Amino acid sequence: MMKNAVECRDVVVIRGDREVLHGVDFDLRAGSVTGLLGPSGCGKTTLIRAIVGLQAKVTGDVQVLGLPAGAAKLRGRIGYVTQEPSVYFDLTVTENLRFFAAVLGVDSADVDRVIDAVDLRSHAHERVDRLSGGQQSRASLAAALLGDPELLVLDEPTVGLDPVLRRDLWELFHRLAEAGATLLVSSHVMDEASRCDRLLLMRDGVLLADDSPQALLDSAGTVDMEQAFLTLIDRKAGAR
Ligand SMILES: Nc1ncnc2c1ncn2[C@@H]1O[C@H](COP(=O)(O)OP(=O)(O)OP(=O)(O)O)[C@@H](O)[C@H]1O
Repeated sequence: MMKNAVECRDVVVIRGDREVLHGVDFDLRAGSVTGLLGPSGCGKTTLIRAIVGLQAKVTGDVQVLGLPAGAAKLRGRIGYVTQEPSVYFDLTVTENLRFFAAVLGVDSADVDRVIDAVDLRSHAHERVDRLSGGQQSRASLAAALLGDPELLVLDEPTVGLDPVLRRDLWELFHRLAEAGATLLVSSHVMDEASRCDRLLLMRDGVLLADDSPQALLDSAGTVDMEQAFLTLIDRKAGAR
């Protein structure tokens, strides 16, 4: 197995007429769950789009599973869940997943596995437009799990979910990582940070930190991730 699933070197992205990522460097270790945290607008989605190969005007180097980001051979090896539901609203959960399985060339038996993985068994035959927001985002996640992708990139997957579902989803993320997948999970909720193996803290298009949750707390001298983030910001400002 390769050591790093993703390697980013000096990644710069221009959106509109502004530079929104200013030279980002990091690796994602294969088989780990990494949190990408930072305030709204700091560039999380832009970085995610660069990794999955959807972002224009990217310079620097983004290697994914040993290939340049966006390479045709990466299709089917990456699962990407956006903040918007990516399933058809006029189909049931099962119909959606059968359709995506056929498109991906995945055995339809996998549909049952992913429905159970996201805990949608009792809604499997309901139309997506009749589901709650949290159920719709879990249906999108189920579609991304089809075929067991090696890299899963999830943009705010726990927004709008109750604490029990959030806990269950984080347990699922770790089970997937133990089975060998690499996960990058963005969030602006700092209390989700402690659930990650590793954290990337971002602000204004720059990575402030790339470390384990405990190492970040230790270096900031606090037990509260929100406070650790603020301490890091103050230190950077002081270092300027
Ligand atoms: N289509 C676009 N054209 C120009 N600028 C954009 C576009 N989309 C986003 N931006 C800008 O790029 C910057 C980074 O946005 P991005 O969506 O990556 O942030 P984010 O951290 O994912 O935010 P959120 O947590 O709110 O989703 C923001 O300043 C935003 O205004």
